[in-house]
Amino acid sequence: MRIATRESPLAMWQAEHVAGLLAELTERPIIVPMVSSGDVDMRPIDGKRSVGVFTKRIQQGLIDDEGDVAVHSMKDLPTEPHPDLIMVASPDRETVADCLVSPTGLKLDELRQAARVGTGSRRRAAQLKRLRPDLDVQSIRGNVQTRLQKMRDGEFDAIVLAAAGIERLEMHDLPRVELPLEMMLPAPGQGALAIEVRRNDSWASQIVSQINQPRSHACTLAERTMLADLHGGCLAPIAALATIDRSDKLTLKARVLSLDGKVCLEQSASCAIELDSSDWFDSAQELGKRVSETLIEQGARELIEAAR
Ligand SMILES: NCc1[nH]cc(CCC(=O)O)c1CC(=O)O
Repeated sequence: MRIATRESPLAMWQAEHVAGLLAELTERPIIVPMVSSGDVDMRPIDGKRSVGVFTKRIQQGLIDDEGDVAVHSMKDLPTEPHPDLIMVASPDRETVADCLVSPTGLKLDELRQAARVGTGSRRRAAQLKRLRPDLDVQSIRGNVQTRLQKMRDGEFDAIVLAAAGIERLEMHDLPRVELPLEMMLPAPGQGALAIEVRRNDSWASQIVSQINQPRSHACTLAERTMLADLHGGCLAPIAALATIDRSDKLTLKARVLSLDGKVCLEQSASCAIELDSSDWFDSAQELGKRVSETLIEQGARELIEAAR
């Protein structure tokens, strides 16, 4: 079984992690690294050009039969499914939070007045501005290593990175503080993986679906259904996090912001979820829909449109 992945260190870690999970189920999975446009294009993100920058090349690799399994970071995968591929698994989810990374590990309120903070994400930029309107938030691109180098070179006082990436890359010494979820709600799918196979490949589908974790899948499905209903894509300032508590209650919390962070719509809703019956899929989707509908009533579409 050939696992197609980007060749950045984070993507390679993720592919190796999935290879480890699959090794119990199939003979010797092998990893096929590919270069994606998201790794080489350093222009700031914008509308259409940026949709699927990290995932398209890998998906094409499956279509062209260069690999059988595509491993993506869930948050990089567009909500619009590829017609010839199917997402069959979302294994265990890592830490969902974002981290503020700076040379001395400062907290957000310790950054100097008008400090320059790098992030490519409008969701992060808007939430930073909401809390610290004085900050000079600037676009930064490239993989985790490239971004860190730019900060070390003095281009930025701090950058924001997903804790999941830092942990996977085992950068334990990196000076950082976790941003509380209340301050910085993550991107839909953050910290989770999405695994696709060719729609007509029942061999791969049968094997890979065994590493699915309904808990991770249900939470990310609720988040992504909400995102898809808002037509937000991966670029709009939209944040969401779903969790399942011990009494099997699924709760989805979501935010839509203006780019400057001055407007912040927030909604949350819950439903019961039965992970060992097949109903969880519908329950998670319905919850996502419900939250998106209330956000739309509050004016989310207009906010998203204005952020384009
Ligand atoms: N957009 C790039 C990307 N895609 C997934 C991760 C980290 C892992 C994750 O969030 O699941 C990152 C880097 C980051 O946001 O810091």
